[in-house]
Parts: sequence; structure tokens; C-alpha cells
Amino acid sequence: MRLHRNLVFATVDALSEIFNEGKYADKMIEKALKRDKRWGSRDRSFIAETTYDIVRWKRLYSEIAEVKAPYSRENLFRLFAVWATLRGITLPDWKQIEPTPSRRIKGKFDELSKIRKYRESIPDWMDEMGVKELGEKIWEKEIHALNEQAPVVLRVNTLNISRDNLRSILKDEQVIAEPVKGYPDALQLEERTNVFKTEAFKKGYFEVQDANSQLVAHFLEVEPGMRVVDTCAGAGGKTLHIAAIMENKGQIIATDIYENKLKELKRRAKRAGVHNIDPRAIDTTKVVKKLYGTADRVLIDAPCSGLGVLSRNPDAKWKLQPEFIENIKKTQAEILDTYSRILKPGGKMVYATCSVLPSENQEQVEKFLAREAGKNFKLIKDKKLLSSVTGYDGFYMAMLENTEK
Ligand SMILES: C[S@@+](CC[C@H](N)C(=O)[O-])C[C@H]1O[C@@H](n2cnc3c(N)ncnc32)[C@H](O)[C@@H]1O
Repeated sequence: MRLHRNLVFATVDALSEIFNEGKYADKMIEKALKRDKRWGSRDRSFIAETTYDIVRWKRLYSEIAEVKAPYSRENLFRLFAVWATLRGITLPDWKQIEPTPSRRIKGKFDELSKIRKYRESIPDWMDEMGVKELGEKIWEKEIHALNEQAPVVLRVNTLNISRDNLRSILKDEQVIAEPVKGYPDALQLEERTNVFKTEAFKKGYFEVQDANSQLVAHFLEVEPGMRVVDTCAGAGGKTLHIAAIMENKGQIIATDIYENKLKELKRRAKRAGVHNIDPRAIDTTKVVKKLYGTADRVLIDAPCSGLGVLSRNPDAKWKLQPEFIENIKKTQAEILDTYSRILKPGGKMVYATCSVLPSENQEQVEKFLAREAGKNFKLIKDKKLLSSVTGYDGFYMAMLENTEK
């Protein structure tokens, strides 16, 4: 592989903003890709994938290159040299890149790979938390899986098209996608490509959504005509799926504390041809109180550590803090206590997270059931989806029934 100077420089610039200014990796990659309109799809994937790789392996590569934050340009080029060497790419003789014998880099890689926190490139606290929560054996496999690049999975919008038809339409647009067993609405791309450019996307035939995430709406057991409240709807990944399963019939009230996310949800709903969603920003406690006792189904897709989605969001390894996780657990408990009141007697709710930590998942549910707020609830079923077992994002979902008559 020949390295192109402009692409490497764009990568290093993106890394500088991510590592030194705390900017989000996806936003900086987007910005880098806008730099030159002449770049083709290979050039673009070089920048995106190399940046994500170096973000993912930041700790390991920094140890190998013997560099520390804040990262000077020289140090960022050193990280890049480690990335290239470990992939067997010959280093170019540019003045920015110091000649480093590849033997030395590979030797240090082998040495550091004996220690999990370096091998998997994670902070000490995360490694300790993972072991404490999941046990050494499962954590070892899980963090390894969470460092793999996530596959691109589409969710067919069954309001507009069937899975088979979408598959052949995409084929005509040179995008090969295969059904995934056990995931009724999923098509997985054979090769990464920018599917947002396709006509099929513009026509609202699909959304990009991880396969395990697609299980949540089915788990909620919604039916056409029901009244559903999606309490933490965000930009509506799951709301749109629920709408499709409900065949656009009935009502979905989508709430979130951020109005801008709900605006994005409205945009997506329009493209998808969904018209049974009523978005409501939670700007006062009244918004939720008004809904008490009214819903057949409630979804709590709770804010969480996001540890289950590290493969698509590797910079979370460096942004997350243990204090944030402790606080978010308090929010999860408060949300469970309050939003469970939205259910009608006999109604069912699903509590879901994209975390693999039992303390955010089954332990939250157990504690809720033991509190006054949960006294009329019973656990119907739950699913613990590990990335190491399923090959998709780590997820948890539990269905609870309001047993009041
Ligand atoms: C896991 S994300 C939701 C993702 C979304 N359901 C989807 O499928 O695309 C959690 C959401 O909860 C929202 N949130 C945080 N605290 C909240 C609260 N107290 N009440 C309602 N929503 C909240 C966040 O803004 C965020 O959009």
C-alpha cells in the first residue's frame, strides 16, 4: 500500500482535534472528509478507518511509541508510524516520519500484548470495572469483541418495502447486503460503503441500525392500534422501528429531554413515511405526569455508559469516566421509578440499554422491583446480548408487566 501525503495529513489533523481538544471522532472525520472534493471512496475510507483505528488503539500505540498527551504533531506522526508498521506498510521517507526500525515496534507490541489493558487498549479503571462486573473470563472475550470493527447493518423499513425487494434494489445500486438469521428486518452489508448516498435510502427504504438494537422494538411486543410511549426516544432509531411494526396504526408518543434530537426524529419520520409519532420534549415534569396511566407499552431506552457500542464509538474509551457511570445509574433508577407510572394497569414496559454491565442492566431491574415504585411489577423476560457471543452491539432488554388490575 502506498501512503498518500494528503490523506495522512488529514488523518493526523483529525487525531489532533480528537486527542488534544476532546472533539468527537465522528465529527472530526466528517470535517476531514470535506477537505478535498476530489477524494474518492477509497481515500475517504482510508481517512475514516485509519483515524478510528488510531483512536481505538490510542493507549497501546502510545505505549509503543513512548508518547503522552498532549500530543504534538511529531507524536501524532509517531502513532501513525506504529499503525502503519503493525499493518506491514512500509514507512515513507517524509520529514515528518522518523525512521523507526519495524523490529523494535513489533517487539514492543508483542511485549505489551501480554497485558490486557494494553493489548485491548483501555484505561485501567475500565479494565478493573469490567472484571468486577463480568468476571475475568467473560470480560476478556467481551472487550476483545468490542475492539473489532462493527459490521454495517440496515433495518428494512417494512412500511415501504420488503427485505427481499430492498436486497435486489440495493444490488442494482452495487450494494451487496445479506439477510441475518434471527433478525427479521436486518440486512448486513458485505463491504462497508456509504449507503446514505443510495436512492433506496433517500426513498426511506431503510435505516442503518445495529442488529441487536433491532431486537428491542420486537421485544416490546407492540401491535397496530396500541398507545405506546417511547420515553427516551432521542433521534428515534427505535421509535421508527416501532412505527413500522405497528404498520403506522395507533399512537407513539416520543419523548426526550433534548428538543433537537426530536427534531431529527421528525425529519427521519418524514423520510420513512411514518405518521403516527407525536414528539414531545420533556421541558417540565408536567409533560410526563400528563401521560401517567395511559400507555399499553412503554419503552425506556435508557441513557447509559454505552459500553456495548465501543466498536462503533471507540473514542468513548477515552471520554467515559467512572463518575459518569455512577451518575447515569442514578438517572436510570429515577427514570424507571417515574416512567413506569406511564403504563396502564396490565401494560408492559421494556427497559433497555446498550451497556454490558450488570449494574446498569439486570441489577437495575432487580432494585426497581424491590422498591416501592416497582411493587406492582413483575419481570416477564430479559435478554443479555454480549458482543462476544452475538457479533453485534452489546445490549440488554427486560420486559416488565404492571400487574395492577
Ligand atoms: C440510548 S439513547 C436513546 C436512543 C434512541 N432511543 C434510539 O433508538 O435512537 C438515550 C436517550 O435518553 C435521553 N435522556 C436522557 N435523560 C433523559 C430523561 N431524564 N428523560 C428522557 N430522556 C432522557 C437522551 O437524550 C438520549 O437521547
